[in-house]
This record gives sequence, C-alpha cells and structure tokens, in this order.
Amino acid sequence: MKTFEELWTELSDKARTRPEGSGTVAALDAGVHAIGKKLLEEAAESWMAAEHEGRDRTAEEISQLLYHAQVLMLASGLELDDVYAHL
Ligand SMILES: N=c1c2ncn([C@@H]3O[C@H](COP(=O)(O)OP(=O)(O)OP(=O)(O)O)[C@@H](O)[C@H]3O)c2ncn1[C@@H]1O[C@H](COP(=O)(O)O)[C@@H](O)[C@H]1O
Repeated sequence: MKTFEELWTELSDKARTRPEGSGTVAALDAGVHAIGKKLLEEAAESWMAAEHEGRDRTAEEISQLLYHAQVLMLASGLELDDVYAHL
C-alpha cells in the first residue's frame, strides 16, 4: 500500500531517471493527449464501478484514476503544491 504523496515521489523519480520498462516513462513519452485519453477512460471506469460493481472495484478504478492524474501532472510540469493550492 502507498499514499498519494508516496506514489508522487515514486513517479517523479521514474520521470527523472527513466528506468527501462517503466509504464510511466512510456506514458510520458506518449504525451499529454494520450495521457488525457487514459485519464478519461479511468474516470468512466470509476463511474461505472461506483454505479454497478461495488466498493472494491470502485476503489481499484479510482486508484488508477489517481495514477493517471499524477502522470498528467508530471507531463504538465506541475508539482503537488501547484494542485494543492486549489484545494
Ligand atoms: N498505480 C499504478 C497504476 N495504475 C494504473 N496504471 C496503468 O493503467 C493501466 C490500467 O488500465 P486498465 O485497467 O484499463 O488496463 P488495461 O486496459 O489492460 O491497460 P492498458 O492496455 O491501457 O495498458 C495499467 O495497465 C497501468 O499501465 C498504473 N501503472 C503504474 N502504477 C504504479 O506506478 C508505479 C510506477 O510504475 P512503472 O512506471 O510502470 O514502473 C508503480 O508503483 C505502479 O504500481
């Protein structure tokens, strides 16, 4: 298990060091348009899970939504504080 901040630290490190086989590096290389499509897909899957698939599936889909939101933040050059400033 990891927190939102721990995942951010891990993904920031992957973006900087670009390890072989990282899905995050591949997503960043694919660009903002592809990342945005994935974010929308996970948002829809979260919505469907919440309506029809129960708590566990909803939690799983939302975790993927948060992951792709962080990838979009990285691709956009944002830091956590840039987003937290609006919460
Ligand atoms: N938490 C996640 C995470 N959530 C979602 N995803 C990605 O989102 C996809 C989920 O999409 P779907 O469920 O729709 O599955 P899918 O359609 O089969 O996936 P694709 O065909 O789109 O690849 C997964 O295949 C992953 O590519 C994630 N990829 C990575 N992480 C974590 O990010 C960290 C870094 O990962 P790497 O960069 O791959 O090392 C690790 O701690 C991982 O656990």
